[in-house]
Amino acid sequence: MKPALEVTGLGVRYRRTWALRDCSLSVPAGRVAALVGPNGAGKTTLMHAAVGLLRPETGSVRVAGEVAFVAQDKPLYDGFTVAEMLAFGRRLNRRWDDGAARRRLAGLGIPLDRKVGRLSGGQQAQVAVTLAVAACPDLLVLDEPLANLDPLARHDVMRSIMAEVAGRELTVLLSSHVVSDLEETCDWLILLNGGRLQVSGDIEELLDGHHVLTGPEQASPAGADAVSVSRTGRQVTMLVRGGPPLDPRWQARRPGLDELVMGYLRSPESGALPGLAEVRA
Ligand SMILES: Nc1ncnc2c1ncn2[C@@H]1O[C@H](COP(=O)(O)OP(=O)(O)OP(=O)(O)O)[C@@H](O)[C@H]1O
Repeated sequence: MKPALEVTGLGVRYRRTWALRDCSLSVPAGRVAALVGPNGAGKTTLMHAAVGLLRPETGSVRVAGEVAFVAQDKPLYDGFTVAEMLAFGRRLNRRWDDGAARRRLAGLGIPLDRKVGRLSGGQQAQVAVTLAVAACPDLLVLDEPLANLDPLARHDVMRSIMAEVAGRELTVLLSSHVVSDLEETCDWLILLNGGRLQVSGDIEELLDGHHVLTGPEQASPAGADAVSVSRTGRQVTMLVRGGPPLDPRWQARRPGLDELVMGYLRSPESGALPGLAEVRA
């Protein structure tokens, strides 16, 4: 199956500063991909390149089908009612499912006659997602859709995105700083750090392919492929690629998504990047 998003050798720079360098990744169709990384890592830049908002300096980006984008600062007009925003979207988009958008808003209890500026942050995020989904995209790109939302609203927005993915063939790329928000929903991880791609792959495979080892301070697990090491008192905790060591002094367990992400962020020179040919649908 053709990937929904294919990025090859992507490099983007703003004047003299490279925001992204040599970035190659591929997201299979139907996946919900989490794009994570510290401030300034290049997440927004990658998204802008994916939706064609900027021209790369090197490499290329290919999207299979139509793409819809919700920018970080939610492109809504405060003085418009929700119904007027729908009318605006209908006029701007070739493919537009007005019925689905109205049903979605009704299901969320968002009144059509309410001015957007009078909606809560969570409702505004839901309207922005509804407008993007109504355009019937093949790839939905969301730049920090959960920013400034309380935990309940974050959960509701993620659940509503999941409902869209379950309903039809849709691929989602969404950025967030809160990894715990992504664990339930996302099945693909893309980690950027300092403009470089560090991790890209299926989340279950990545978690299966790593272990967290805990052991005594002086010991060093023979043959372990360490991603990062941290010390607390007399204990050493390591994130390693591959299976657990045979040495009985080390306790091994499967990492959580947050531990995997933190392990790589702590060690920007490490990477877990399958070759593009290995990406499976
Ligand atoms: N318009 C611009 N002009 C100059 N430099 C820019 C511009 N936009 C981004 N940059 C720089 O490019 C790098 C990547 O920025 P980008 O916004 O893509 O990061 P990000 O991962 O989305 O960050 P955040 O999590 O803070 O939103 C940063 O060093 C940033 O300062």
